[in-house]
Amino acid sequence: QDRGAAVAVRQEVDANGKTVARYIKKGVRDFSFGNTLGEGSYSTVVFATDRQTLKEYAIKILDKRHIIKEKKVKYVNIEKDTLNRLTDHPGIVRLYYTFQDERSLYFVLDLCKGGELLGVLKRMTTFDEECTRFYGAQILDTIDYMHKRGVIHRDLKPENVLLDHQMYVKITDFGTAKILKTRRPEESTSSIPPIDSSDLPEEERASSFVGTAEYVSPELLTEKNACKASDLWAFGCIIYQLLAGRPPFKAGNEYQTFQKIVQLDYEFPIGFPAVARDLVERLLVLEPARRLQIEHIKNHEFFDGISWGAELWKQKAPRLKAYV
Ligand SMILES: C[C@@H](Nc1nc2c(c3cc(-c4cn[nH]c4)ccc13)C(=O)N=C/C2=C\CC1CC1)C(C)(C)C
Repeated sequence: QDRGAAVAVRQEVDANGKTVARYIKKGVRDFSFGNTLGEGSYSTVVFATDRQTLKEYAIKILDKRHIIKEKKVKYVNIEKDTLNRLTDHPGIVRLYYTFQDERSLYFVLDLCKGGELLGVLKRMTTFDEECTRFYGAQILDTIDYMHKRGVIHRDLKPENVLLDHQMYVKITDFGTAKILKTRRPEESTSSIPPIDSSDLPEEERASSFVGTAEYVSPELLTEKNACKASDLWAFGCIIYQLLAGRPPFKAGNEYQTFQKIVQLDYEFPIGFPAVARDLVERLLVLEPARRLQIEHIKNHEFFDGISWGAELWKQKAPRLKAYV
């Protein structure tokens, strides 16, 4: 029986008249399922409505046999642990409950009616600077939150950036995330700047190959190690792609794409905005420790006008316009 958090409590009177709390777990029968929203490699995400509250959710359904056969149990647990750890930020897809039946595992999550950022970008071909600035800022604010909680995403890409009903960013797909070991307690005071994992000893850095070819960082290809700066490499690729309409490193096959990455072989299309170009050039740096860190990115001229923090998640999302 899945020991996921009990989600409701009902007062009941037991045999000898004592009032007891009865913990109720949600199950498949509590939801009515609708269309498939997306297909992952080991999962299907389906629209669902809670029969009691009529609230709408996305439910990720994983076939247990398939996961065991494909040895993906580790990834399922990493995703659940990561989502349970990243619970109070608007830019992270929220996990409400988990339950299972004999065949499947179910993750009940935020419904993101805007779908995948990649789909929106394809329909627009490109984003203009204002849209790139807004979506870049929400993505960066969310990466900052993840990193401060010791989580590296490791597979950031436009497909994993979803949009909710307000067209706000919701980052998802944490199956390949890495949870860094928590720091020794005496170093947890805020006076000491957060350790960037790139200056941690080898064994404290993430160490297993993941990622999608076009967004994989050079250090993952050469040393098999991802660090927080790897997410900022992917961030640089996303900023480039929003304005250019294509990722900076793309070749005929994965191997050729990897070659372009380790050789830093990419160029900017004519007309690519100069300030954005400066930012991308400071992110797509082969040496992780020399890549811009989050505080510097926030202060970069490209993000002039962005008020970081709560305001960023209150203002209206800009109307989507293409960069012409
Ligand atoms: C990237 C992902 N695609 C999607 N994942 C999620 C969606 C989602 C929604 C639409 C959509 C909504 N309206 N129209 C399209 C299209 C694709 C979606 C959602 O609403 N809530 C949570 C999701 C995922 C959370 C889970 C990973 C923890 C893949 C392709 C892997 C299934």
